[in-house]
This record gives sequence, C-alpha cells and structure tokens, in this order.
Amino acid sequence: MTEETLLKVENLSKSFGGVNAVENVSFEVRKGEIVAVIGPNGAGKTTLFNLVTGVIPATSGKITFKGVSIIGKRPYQIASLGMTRTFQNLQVFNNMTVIENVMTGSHIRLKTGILSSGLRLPNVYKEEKEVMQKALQCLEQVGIADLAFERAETLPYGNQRLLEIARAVAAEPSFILLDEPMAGLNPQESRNLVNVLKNMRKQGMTFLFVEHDMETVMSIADKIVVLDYGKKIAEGTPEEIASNPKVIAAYLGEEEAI
Ligand SMILES: Nc1ncnc2c1ncn2[C@@H]1O[C@H](COP(=O)(O)OP(=O)(O)OP(=O)(O)O)[C@@H](O)[C@H]1O
Repeated sequence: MTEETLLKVENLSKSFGGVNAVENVSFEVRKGEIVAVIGPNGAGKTTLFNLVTGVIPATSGKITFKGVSIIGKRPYQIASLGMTRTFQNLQVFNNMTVIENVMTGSHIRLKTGILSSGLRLPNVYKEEKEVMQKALQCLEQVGIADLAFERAETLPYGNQRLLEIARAVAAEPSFILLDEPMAGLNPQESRNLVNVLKNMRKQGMTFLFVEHDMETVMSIADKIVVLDYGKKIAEGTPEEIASNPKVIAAYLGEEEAI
C-alpha cells in the first residue's frame, strides 16, 4: 500500500438549520485503502457522502481530492476528477441489458455525429465495439460477464448490486464511494461482494464506504471512521474500533452492539 493521500477531509461541517449533521470532521483516505464510515442512525454518514461528492455544499471546512480542492465543485466536475459512487437503493435500468447498463457508465463519449450514426458508418461500429469491450471487462471484474446480455431486471438482487459496481468502474475512477453496498444482500452475496472489493483493491482501487453490516466492515476495512451525532468519535483499524469504549457506548446507546 502506498502512502499517497487521495482524499483529505479537514474540519468539515454541515448544518441544516439547527442540526449539526456533520461537525468538524477530519480524516484521510490513502490510495489503495478501503475506509469504512460507520455510526448509529442519524450520525451523519449520508451527509458526509453527499458533501464529498458535491451533492450538497459544506457549511465550512475543506475537502481535497488528488491535491485539488473540491469545495464548491459540482458533482459532475468531481466525477471528472476520477470519483464515482453507488447509491443505497439500486439504480439499475431494468429494461436494458446488463452490458447496456454498464455502457451508460462509460466515460468514452461517442465522437461520431448524428449523420454518421444514422448512416451506420464504419467509425460508429468501431466506437461502439470499443465501449462494449470495455463494459465486458468491467463485468468480468465483478464476475458477471456471463450475464452480459440478460435483461437487468431478471438478475437477482446481489447481481444487480454487482452490475452497479461494474457501471461505476466503467467510468474508470480511481476512487469509489459505496453507500451501504451490503444492504439487501444475503450472506452468500455479501461474502462474494467482499471478495470482489478485495480483488479490486489488489488492482489498486480505493474505496470509501458506509455500511451497517459490521461483519463486512470488520472483514474488509483497512481503517474505520466512526461518527456519532455528526462528530468523529473514533478512527482506527477494525481491532482498535471494536475495543474502543466510546464506540461501544455509542452503539449500546441505540441497543445495537458491534
Ligand atoms: N436535508 C436535510 N434537512 C434537515 N436535516 C437533515 C437533512 N439531511 C440530514 N439531516 C439530519 O442530519 C442528521 C444526519 O443525517 P444523515 O442522514 O446524514 O445520517 P446517517 O448517519 O446517514 O443516518 P442513517 O444511518 O439512518 O442513514 C440527522 O439528524 C438528519 O435528520
């Protein structure tokens, strides 16, 4: 693992009226790391994700990605720097095939114009082929290339989640944010996804993820950031977090032990 910092969050705050959803939070994600954000309900995890991806503006603080300040940037500008995300609820285009879904995530913009597309000139085929091959590689990465030409809606839930990740990969990001990737998956699907993410990390991908499933968090995270009432109450390895009295108290407060 390199020591290169990819994401740096410094004294980040966001308030909604009187509610401090995120308060003075700082942490770093280094290249090749899998960092988990955990915390009881309402702790500020989703708000933190929305701040980092530019969906909502911060009240104060700094966010730097690859050494560039992304405060005030629009989501598409941040995405163009190599950051992509998946959402808590599946966002799959049901009527498209699996591969078509992935192709929509491709950063390769078709250069051929309307006229040449209409006439089906050779360049159009070449570009389409390129995008398709790239999409197939992304599906291979998550292990569902054999389902490329199935309609997306026919896939079981766990495979639809993998499809979303393949589509995120199609944008060729260096950093992927996953919002509760294990939600709705059965234990076998969860284990499979853990392996997929570990393999992607081996190939150099960096992840920040929000997750309630502690077994997953403990088995995959290099580092865990714990939020409670908007504040960071702990940061450390899974072992450090599991034995941290503040963390245990925060979770016991909502009658949910980790
Ligand atoms: N748009 C908003 N307007 C007002 N308050 C908000 C808004 N978004 C979030 N909040 C408040 O900010 C706090 C943090 O919410 P957030 O959704 O970020 O928590 P969370 O950790 O993601 O929770 P969960 O685990 O339940 O998804 C909560 O008190 C919530 O009610």
